[in-house]
Amino acid sequence: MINAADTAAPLLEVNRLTVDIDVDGEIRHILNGVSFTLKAGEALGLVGESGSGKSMTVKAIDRLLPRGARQGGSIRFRGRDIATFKGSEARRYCSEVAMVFQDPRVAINPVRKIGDFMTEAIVTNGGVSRREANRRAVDMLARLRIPDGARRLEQYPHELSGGLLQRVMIASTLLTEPKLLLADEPTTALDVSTQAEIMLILNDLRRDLGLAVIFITHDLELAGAICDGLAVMYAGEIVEQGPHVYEAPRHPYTVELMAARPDIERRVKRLPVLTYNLERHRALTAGVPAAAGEEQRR
Ligand SMILES: Nc1ncnc2c1ncn2[C@@H]1O[C@H](COP(=O)(O)OP(=O)(O)OP(=O)(O)O)[C@@H](O)[C@H]1O
Repeated sequence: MINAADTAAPLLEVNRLTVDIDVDGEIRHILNGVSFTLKAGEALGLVGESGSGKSMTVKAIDRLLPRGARQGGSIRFRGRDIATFKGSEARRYCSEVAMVFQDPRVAINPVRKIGDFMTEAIVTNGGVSRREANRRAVDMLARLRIPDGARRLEQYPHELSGGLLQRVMIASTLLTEPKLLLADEPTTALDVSTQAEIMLILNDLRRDLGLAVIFITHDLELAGAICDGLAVMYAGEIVEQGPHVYEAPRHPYTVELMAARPDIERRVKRLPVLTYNLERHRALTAGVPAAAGEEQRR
């Protein structure tokens, strides 16, 4: 559990979650008793090797399990079992929990304008006028450090770079004012510098908006740097979790995972990129020019 000393009620409680899937008559145990809690505004990094069950865990939270999957245990949101949500409660839950996917180009309709895509949910389900929806979209784009939002709303996805499009996706997700963001490797498809920038922006937003976030990532450094705690998954179970996992891993699997990180030379090379982005990001936030030399490093 994260911040066990803190007594605020959890926003999300995942308790002994199991998921079994029938594959050609053979039952596969995908999740074997996953438990963790998350409070409003907290960020949890869900890490572990490929196939360990990270995506399946967030799919269960998002009520998007594959057909034929059987779920056990419970997932509680604000103290209530999400399996009991029906009708308007289910719709409310859908708008309070949002997912950001790995590759924005897979999740966006290529023939629709960015503005139509971004505002659809709040116009159709939220009863917001198109004019007001466009205003909110431009505001949200600005929060994601995308200037000239009105022009962006008129563009099509192919006119935007991958990094810009992922920021548009995040902005669009946040328009429904979710309380929990599920980010399944949101920057994997992007280059390292854009990855760091997006993660920093997301991290600032979660503080500003009091958003709880589950980051699925293979990047232990980034997760360790921005999350309140890590949960390490192996073969459908969480083998270790807490606020000090990154600095002081105890489980042999976590120790192995840490040892398998990119070699030290690569990490040291990467540090200036992170520092650079942090400086640039702070400068942008404060509305002053970025540090000298930035252009050379771009
Ligand atoms: N629809 C499905 N039917 C059967 N098995 C599945 C299905 N989807 C996923 N699995 C299996 O469930 C296990 C967990 O998959 P999951 O996608 O959650 O892993 P992951 O930790 O997110 O991996 P990655 O980092 O590669 O995304 C894997 O063994 C995967 O093969």
